[in-house]
Amino acid sequence: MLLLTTDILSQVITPRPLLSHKGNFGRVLAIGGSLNFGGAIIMASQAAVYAGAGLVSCATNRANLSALHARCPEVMFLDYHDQKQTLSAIQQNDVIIIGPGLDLDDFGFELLSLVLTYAKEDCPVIIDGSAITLLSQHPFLLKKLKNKNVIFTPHQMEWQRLAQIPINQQEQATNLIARQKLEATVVLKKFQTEIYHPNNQIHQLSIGGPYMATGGMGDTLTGILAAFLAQFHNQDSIAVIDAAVYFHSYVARELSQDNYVTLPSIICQTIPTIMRRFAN
Ligand SMILES: NC(=O)C1=CN([C@@H]2O[C@H](COP(=O)(O)OP(=O)(O)OC[C@H]3O[C@@H](n4cnc5c(N)ncnc54)[C@H](O)[C@@H]3O)[C@@H](O)[C@H]2O)[C@@H](O)CC1
Ligand SMILES: Nc1ncnc2c1ncn2[C@@H]1O[C@H](COP(=O)(O)OP(=O)(O)O)[C@@H](O)[C@H]1O
Ligand SMILES: [Mg+2]
Repeated sequence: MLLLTTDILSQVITPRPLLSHKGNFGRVLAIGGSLNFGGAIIMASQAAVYAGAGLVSCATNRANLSALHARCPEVMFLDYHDQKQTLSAIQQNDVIIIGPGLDLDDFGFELLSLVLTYAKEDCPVIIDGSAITLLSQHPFLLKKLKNKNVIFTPHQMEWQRLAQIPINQQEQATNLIARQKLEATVVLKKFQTEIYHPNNQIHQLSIGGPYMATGGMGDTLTGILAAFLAQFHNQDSIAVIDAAVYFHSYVARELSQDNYVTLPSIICQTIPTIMRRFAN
């Protein structure tokens, strides 16, 4: 097991070439945000913009449109009930997030199946939140993961549902077996988050703390993870995933010096400044 340090941030967050344009920094599609949970996909989308993705689209309930653009006009909207638009977005983007605030009904199931069927083989698909819960309720969908590039980002209760391992039995050896069966990367979010990579390496955070225990914190991680995978696409994906997960807790820890809780929205605003610090 490897304990990550800030070295991974200096390694991955590199200065940008002068000759570049937004297309060089990747396109992220975030799918989710039912009527009650619009904030989740807005936080994920905004974090993807602030963490450096070239273009970010948000496929969500149209009820979220004005809130999304009031919050973050950089994000492009598409109506996730428009299957034609959503399908073409799934095929055209470089990294997909599905799950933050996704509907836990037949419609959410349909969207998840669409992503698992049509996402390109080399397109990282970050499966989070309600998409993990949906997969646990429809395990036959797991066979669609074959030959896909999937990264699960469960908290311990979502992992219990997906891997069928009770929270108090989520030891590294059992988690490793479950990851192998899923043939995916697993970011198990908790105190001292663990990252289970496809080569069966386990990397762990020694940073992060209870000041992060606010709704939206995991949604925000998906946006950072997607943006890092989209823009640092020429780097080893293990290092890029490690850097994104470490960076998310690193920003929170910085803010925790003066804040009792480090809110996802404030973390998001702070992302560009901290990235600059490491890009020398
Ligand atoms: N502002 C928003 O729109 C928010 C939307 N969210 C979305 O809400 C949906 C449900 O996600 P939730 O995680 O809230 O609900 P879940 O039902 O998936 O899991 C949370 C439940 O699990 C229990 N639990 C026990 N041990 C836990 C552990 N170690 N870590 C986490 N939970 C533990 C909690 O007490 C809680 O009852 C997801 O799609 C998520 O993205 C949440 O991210 C919260 C904020
Ligand atoms: N006590 C803690 N110590 C360290 N990290 C924590 C702690 N509590 C929560 N977190 C972090 O906060 C995030 C919570 O994710 P999640 O539960 O999915 O949030 P969301 O409400 O956005 O779904 C994870 O990254 C987790 O590691
Ligand atoms: Mg979550």
